[in-house]
Formats: sequence, structure tokens, C-alpha cells
Amino acid sequence: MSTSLLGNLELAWRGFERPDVKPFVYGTAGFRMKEDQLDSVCFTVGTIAALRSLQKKGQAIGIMITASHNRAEDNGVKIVDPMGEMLETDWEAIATSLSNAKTALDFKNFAGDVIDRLNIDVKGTIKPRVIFARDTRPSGERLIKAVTAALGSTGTKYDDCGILTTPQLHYLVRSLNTQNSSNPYGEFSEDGYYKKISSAFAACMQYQKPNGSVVVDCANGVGAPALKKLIKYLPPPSEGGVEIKIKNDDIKNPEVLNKACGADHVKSTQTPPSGFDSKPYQRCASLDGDADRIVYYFCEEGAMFRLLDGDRIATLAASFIGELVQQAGLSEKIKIGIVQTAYANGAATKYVEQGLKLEVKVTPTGVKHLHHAAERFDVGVYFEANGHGTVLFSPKAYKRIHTAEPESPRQLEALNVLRGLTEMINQTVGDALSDLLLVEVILAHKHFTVKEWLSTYTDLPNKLIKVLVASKDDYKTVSGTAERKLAEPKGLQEQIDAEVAKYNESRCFVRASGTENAVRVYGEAASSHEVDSMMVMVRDLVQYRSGESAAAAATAQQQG
Ligand SMILES: CC(=O)N[C@H]1[C@@H](OP(=O)(O)O)O[C@H](CO)[C@@H](O)[C@@H]1O
Ligand SMILES: [Mg+2]
Repeated sequence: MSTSLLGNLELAWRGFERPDVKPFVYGTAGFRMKEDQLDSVCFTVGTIAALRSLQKKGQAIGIMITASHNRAEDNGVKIVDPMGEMLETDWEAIATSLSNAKTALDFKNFAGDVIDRLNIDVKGTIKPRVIFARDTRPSGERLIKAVTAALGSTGTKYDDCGILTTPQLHYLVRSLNTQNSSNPYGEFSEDGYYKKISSAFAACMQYQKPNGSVVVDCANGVGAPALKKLIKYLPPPSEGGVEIKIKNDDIKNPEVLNKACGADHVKSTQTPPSGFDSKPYQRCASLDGDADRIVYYFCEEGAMFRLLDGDRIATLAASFIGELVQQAGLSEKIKIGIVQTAYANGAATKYVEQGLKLEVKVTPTGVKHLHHAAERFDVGVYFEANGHGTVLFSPKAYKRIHTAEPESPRQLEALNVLRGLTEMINQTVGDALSDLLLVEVILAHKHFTVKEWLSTYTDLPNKLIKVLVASKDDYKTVSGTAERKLAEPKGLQEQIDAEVAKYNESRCFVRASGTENAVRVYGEAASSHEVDSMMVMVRDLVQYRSGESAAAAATAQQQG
């Protein structure tokens, strides 16, 4: 083991001592918390990225500093693996342990153990390689210093890629690592990203004209400058391009980041961003603060709000790609599947299975789970209901699409659009900008207005609420149920089942959030009235149980 690497880390750690706060955890969204508590965590992440790169024989690892849809006082940091995917689960646990080291010596010893245990060659000639980027939060600039301190101590070669969206950083990691391969993913630069997706968009749109404009709420986040740059590469409306009208693009004032706007606000409140006064049936979309989520929506006459969420984007994409595959004569060779979580509306699942006749897989919450499940299909469409998702083409499907010989002009057209989609859709992670273009291509090809898109199926009335409990860790789900059944607290699931059975077409489940200190309750039923009443009953059951366990814990403490 390299004593100088560990010695350097030990010394440098002293500048980024762990604050005396509750344990850090690398969760579904990496580390996320108040920005003023993150410096030591960022030092840890720099160290982890360097070790991971060494383990991967010098391939580049990515670090993204963002807290997505949270307000500006929060920040977060996550690690991107070599092909642009999320960090492997085993390393999440390593990152968690290392971030909780209380002294420089602990930090050094733990890092040393990881190096020994995983047989990481720190003495050889391979240099670690890391690239990083951040969103528009002011704290990002300070946190980068903690990252670079660790990268410097480990002799890592690094690039500061500046202010980018999360999916752009994922794109860059994969592009850098495939640069000299037979199948380069794209040019390793921000411009390369815009060039790749805009030229693919133009290829997809060569046969169709867009149907009106789209208004895009950028949540006053990094999506705003990125979308402005992207627009410069897209064909202008006068030449058949889509007219994109940008809203909420104030990145100078951190106060307004994600404030009453953005994809998370729109999805969870089921209302437009505040101050939005679009015409009835105007197509609108909202990005989140780091532009990896997108939802669409519109208002009917009388300001009735209609949401077109991740479930809608998934069904739209799967049906369109299915039609193209069939037109191209490839339906025997390319199987399409959809991946959802338990939060997908039951009507969407039914529509996919019975209307589109496609297979649905349901995974636990968290994009990583969906991504891995989608990789098992030839074409895997995955979206969380909140608008995070993408479409994955397997290497086999990619090859078939790119090498098929068309036998008619109709087949040629379908193949050209499919080929465009394989380049335009971000294959590494959900990407709001690439998904925006995807939806625009599909609506143009299908000649769909938002009204027609909405009419493909009718959502079951639903509600998602958050319940604050004494200890969310008491809530454990039964494995293999995609979090739809509780194993603990004992007996609670039976009580919920008895309650839910009183309502029509009802479904309800309870699980601990992976990102917040709370329990989430999701329910749907035949009418809003039934949903409301069922949710109150289930919430009360959870709260009652939580009160009981808090009281039991207090008694145990007193007795102890
Ligand atoms: C119901 C819901 O929307 N949950 C979100 C939320 O996870 P929780 O584990 O539910 O807190 O944050 C995750 C990370 O952004 C996202 O992947 C997920 O979809
Ligand atoms: Mg996000």
C-alpha cells in the first residue's frame, strides 16, 4: 500500500474534519444535506472517486455536486461510475463508512483497509482520473475545494467541468471513457453533448413538423443556461424546429431556486409553477433543479390543471417506439418493456399491459433499480412517476436498428427515426433536456396535442403523503414486493389491508423514504373522495403505531 497516498490523505483530512452531526449516509441520491455540513463529505467523495478510478484501471469517475429539487441552502454530492451509471452499491457502503470517520487516523486506516481488501493498486503507474461538475448553487464553488483537496492528495488527474446539469456530467464520464473505443459515446465536451442530441433531434424531425410551442419552466436552476445553449444548436422554428419558450431562468438569485416551481413542485402539488398564466391547452413542461427530471402539464378551460407525469412519458415513448419497431419490420427481433415503481398509477400499468400489450417490471424506488431492470430488455423504457427516466437500447437492439436494410420507404423512415432516437436519448441516466426533445418528437409524429396525449388512459385518483414518525427505520418492507408490503412494524400491514379493502379499485402502500426522515403513504382508488378518506385512515394507523413505538422506546429508555 502507498504510505504516501494515505499519509497525504491523513494530513489533508485535518482541513476537512467531520462536523459533530448525525451519521452521513450515501443514499439513493448520494449524500444530501445542509450545504454547511458537506465539506468533509466532499473530501470523502474525492477520495472514494480516486480509489474507484484506480480499481477501474484509471477509467474516469464523475462527481456531481447538486441537491436537485431541494432549496439553495441544501447541497449534495454523488459519484458516477465509468459508463455514466450510478455508483455500484458496494461502494455506497464504503462511502458511507469513510464519511463517518471521526479522526484523521480513522480516515487513513479505513481508506487503507479498502485498498487492501479490494486489492487496489496504488503503487503502480496508473493514475486515477476524475471529472466533476456542479449545479448553480452558490455553495458548490466552496465544496469543490474539498473535492480537489482529496484529488490532489491522491495524485488524481482531474477536470473541473464547471456548471452543468447532472445528466451532462453522466454523458461526459461515458464519453471520456469510450473516446478511444470502437464505439465512442460522444465528444468529450459540453458542446459535444448539444451537438449529439440536437443533430439526432433534427434527424428524427426530418419527416414531421412540431405542433405548436412548448413553455419550459427551468426551476431557476442549471437547466436554464443548458437549455438556452441547446436551443442554439436546434433548428429554428422557421425551419421546422420546435418553439421553446423558457420560464424561471433566474440563476443569479439563489432564493428562487426550486421555489414554487420546477418538476417536483408541479408533481407533488399538482399545480402549475406560481405565476404561470398559460393559455388553455398550452403545452408546458417543468425541469427540476439539476435537470434530470421533467413533467409535462397543461390547463384546460377554467384553469383545470392536467399533469402528464413520468408514467405518461413512459407510455408515450413505449407506444411510439413499438410502432416504429413494427414499421421497420423488427418486431420479432426487438422486445420492448417498461419499468415502473410502485408509485406508477395503476391505470398506467393496466394500459401498458392490456392496451400496449407490453411487459411491465416493478422495482423498488430509486433510479438505479429501474435502470438495471431496463437493461434486461432489448428496449427498456423506465420512468419514475416523478419524471426521472430514460429509454435504454441494448447493444443487440442498437446493432439491429443500425444495420437493418430497409425494404420500403416506410421502413427507411421508421429506421431513420429509430436511429435518431438511439443517439438523442441519454443512455446513462434520466435527462430532462433529452426527454424534452423525445416528447416533442413523439407528439409531432403522432400529431398529438396535449389533450390527445392525456386521453390515452385515465389516471386513477391518487394521493402521496408524507408522515413524520418517531423512527422511519422501524418500517421495513417484504423483499420481492417492490416495497408494496410492510414486514414491520408487525401487524400494521394487516390493518392497512383491512382498511384498503373497504374502497373500490383501491391500492395503498407505506414505505420509509430513502431521502427524508419520513414515511411515505401512497394510495389510489376509484374516486378522489375514496382516496381522501382511505388516506386519512391509513395515515392515522401509521401515526398511532409510531406513537406506540415512541412511547415503548421512551419506557425502555427510562427502565434502562
Ligand atoms: C416517491 C418519490 O418520488 N420518491 C423519490 C425520492 O425517494 P424516497 O426514497 O421516496 O425519498 O427521491 C429519490 C431520489 O431523488 C427518487 O428517486 C424517488 O422517486
Ligand atoms: Mg434531480
